[in-house]
Amino acid sequence: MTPGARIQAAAEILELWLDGEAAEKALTGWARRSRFAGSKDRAAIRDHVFDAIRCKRSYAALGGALTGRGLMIGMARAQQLEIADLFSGQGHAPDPLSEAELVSGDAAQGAAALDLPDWLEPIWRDSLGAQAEAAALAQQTRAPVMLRVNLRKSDIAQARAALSAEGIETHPVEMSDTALLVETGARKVALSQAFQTGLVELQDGASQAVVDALPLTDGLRVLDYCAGGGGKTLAMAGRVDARFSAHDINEGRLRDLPDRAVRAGVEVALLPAGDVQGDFDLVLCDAPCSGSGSWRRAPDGKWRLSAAQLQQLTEMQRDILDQAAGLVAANGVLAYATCSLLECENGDQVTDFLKRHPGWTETLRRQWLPGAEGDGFFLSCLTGPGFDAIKGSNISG
Ligand SMILES: C[S@@+](CC[C@H](N)C(=O)[O-])C[C@H]1O[C@@H](n2cnc3c(N)ncnc32)[C@H](O)[C@@H]1O
Repeated sequence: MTPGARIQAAAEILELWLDGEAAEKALTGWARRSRFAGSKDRAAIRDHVFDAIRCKRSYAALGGALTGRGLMIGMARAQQLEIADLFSGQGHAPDPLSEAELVSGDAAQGAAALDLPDWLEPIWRDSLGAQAEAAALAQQTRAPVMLRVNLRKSDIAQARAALSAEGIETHPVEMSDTALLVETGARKVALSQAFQTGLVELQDGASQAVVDALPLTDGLRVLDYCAGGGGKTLAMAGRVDARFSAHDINEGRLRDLPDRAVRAGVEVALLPAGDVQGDFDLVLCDAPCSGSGSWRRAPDGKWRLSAAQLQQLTEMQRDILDQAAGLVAANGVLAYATCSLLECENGDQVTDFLKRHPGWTETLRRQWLPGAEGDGFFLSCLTGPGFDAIKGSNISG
């Protein structure tokens, strides 16, 4: 496909997305109908589509219309592409710009320039203060591809060498001592031997940093209460010899965890949904949230989130914290994490929890903003009234 034909395909997929179809579904449907497209075409079209979703408002303003075509014109202007070459009308390329389109389009202002929904902008600003604009602008960019080195099977140097032998170049980052940023060969990772044999997993740098900050030691009974695909369970198990249990209200989300655990060389017990009992030394609640810290990876979420859904999420988070608190041993730790940047899902949840649970204390709080090495994340560690004061230590901001 020519670069122009890829733009035309992306514009058509974006029309479906604007009509309410999920981006992944629209992309898959297009690929099925377009067997002529090669893997490089599909990858380029995917990049155009996701760039446009991340920057929906600013591209629509620059392109002069909130349509698939308008978004592609906006993208071409924002990325300073050769519009006349791309919109040539030749072959399968889009038609040349009309007189009206040639003079349409302005730089976005206000919330549109930050690619935030209007209703969210004040909440975003209140939550992030001086960092609000930088955090929003970071969500307009593509996320880095990051790997976690499985310390049970490898170390950074070995893993880098194994990946490099398969054409995947990486470099270590500061955010976590298990994290590698993929420089080249990202599309080869999933089929590489290094991945298939469990030397590395795909995992964002901030997710790894959250696990690094947990009070993990050998022998602990650890419960990943909202385990999902088990990314954090496996990251914890890569660090220490503890007894790991994973739970999720949606058991289907745990489906891949047994195979992933085998590949990683670790043991994880799966607990039945909604029926967890026992005392755990560490209960991690990586709670369902707006995902606002990782919207550059899943930008659909930014536009689909509503104020009512945000309210529902905060109620869910409160209930999860209350349920999980009952599973923490007297000397144990409740770790609350979200990939959100919004205070109502983070600090406010902790404040409200401490009000509802007298005797509990916050022993650690960290906030990561989206950046070159990882997504936005929040972590708070809480201990109950029976906690041995010697164990609780620093609160870092
Ligand atoms: C942010 S995801 C977890 C991601 C996972 N920890 C990882 O690193 O891959 C949140 C998970 O919480 C689960 N969940 C939602 N409500 C829950 C509840 N009341 N109890 C336990 N899990 C819940 C969801 O099904 C979802 O899988």
